[in-house]
Amino acid sequence: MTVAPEPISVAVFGAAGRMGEALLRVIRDAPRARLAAALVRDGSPLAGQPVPAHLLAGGTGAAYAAAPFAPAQVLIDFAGPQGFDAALALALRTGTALVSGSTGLDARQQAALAAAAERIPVLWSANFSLGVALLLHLVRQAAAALPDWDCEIVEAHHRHKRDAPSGTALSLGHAAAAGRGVDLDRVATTSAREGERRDGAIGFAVVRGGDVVGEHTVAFYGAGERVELGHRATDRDIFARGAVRAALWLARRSPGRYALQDVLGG
Ligand SMILES: NC(=O)C1=CN([C@@H]2O[C@H](COP(=O)(O)OP(=O)(O)OC[C@H]3O[C@@H](n4cnc5c(N)ncnc54)[C@H](OP(=O)(O)O)[C@@H]3O)[C@@H](O)[C@H]2O)C=CC1
Ligand SMILES: O=C(O)C1=N[C@H](C(=O)O)C[C@H](O)C1
Repeated sequence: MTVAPEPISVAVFGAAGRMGEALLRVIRDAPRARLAAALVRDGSPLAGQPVPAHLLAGGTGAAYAAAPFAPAQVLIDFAGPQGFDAALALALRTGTALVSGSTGLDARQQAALAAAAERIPVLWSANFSLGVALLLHLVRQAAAALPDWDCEIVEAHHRHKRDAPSGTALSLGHAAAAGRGVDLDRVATTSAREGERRDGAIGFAVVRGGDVVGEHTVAFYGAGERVELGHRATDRDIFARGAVRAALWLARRSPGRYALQDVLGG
């Protein structure tokens, strides 16, 4: 007789947000995962309120909670840059593996994430969809194959998004720069540029409106022709599914810094 393994306990940080809700839905439907805590900010009026029953597996109940939280094997953070410091501190204090999809992190926060990897398993990605994981490879290849073509990255998101350009657009920019063997910080430019386009520049343009889930286009402009590579997300659950898959994988790892590619390839 084979015994099914115990589900992995997962806590969600930023549980009442757009992504938080998608994560609870995905955890509800994942046989290998069990919700350990639905965490909201300290002082949130939601703390202590029941999580809506439709976001929970049948027969289970849970209330939103502020940290400290019941032990979990992995913490998933989608609280954005405003909540990221608290999520990281909580993971470190409790020795919990951390998956983070928070974008718009500043240099200090990125350095803190890197340092945390010496003590806990850490996996951050600007985009947890399978499609964008593939797009990153394609963009790197195209940028290498078309070194003299003008590369422009255009992203569109819903009107509530705070950071710009999106984390995904920046990751795509890094992929294009890596394909050309250059440092993105030296060649990045925005649509607000003045004067003629610089040779070798990688441009970013941003659109915000309505309820767009997430769209990214990377265009390479040559003389008389253009190559466009892109991705359109129409459902936030794709990000949540990728993050939960990464969490189940990360829960069993040693301390260190991991990437979504490690999960998909391993
Ligand atoms: N990597 C990926 O695949 C994806 C990444 N994202 C990123 O995820 C982040 C969140 O996006 P989204 O869900 O749309 O944003 P929301 O604003 O809907 O959700 C963020 C949630 O985090 C909570 N929060 C903020 N600060 C804290 C804190 N200190 N402690 C606990 N909770 C806190 C907010 O609570 P309150 O309302 O009380 O402030 C809110 O409920 C963004 O950075 C976004 O770019 C989004 C989609 C996919
Ligand atoms: O804020 C969002 O919604 C999204 N943010 C991520 C980003 O900044 O790239 C990923 C996705 O595009 C949705």
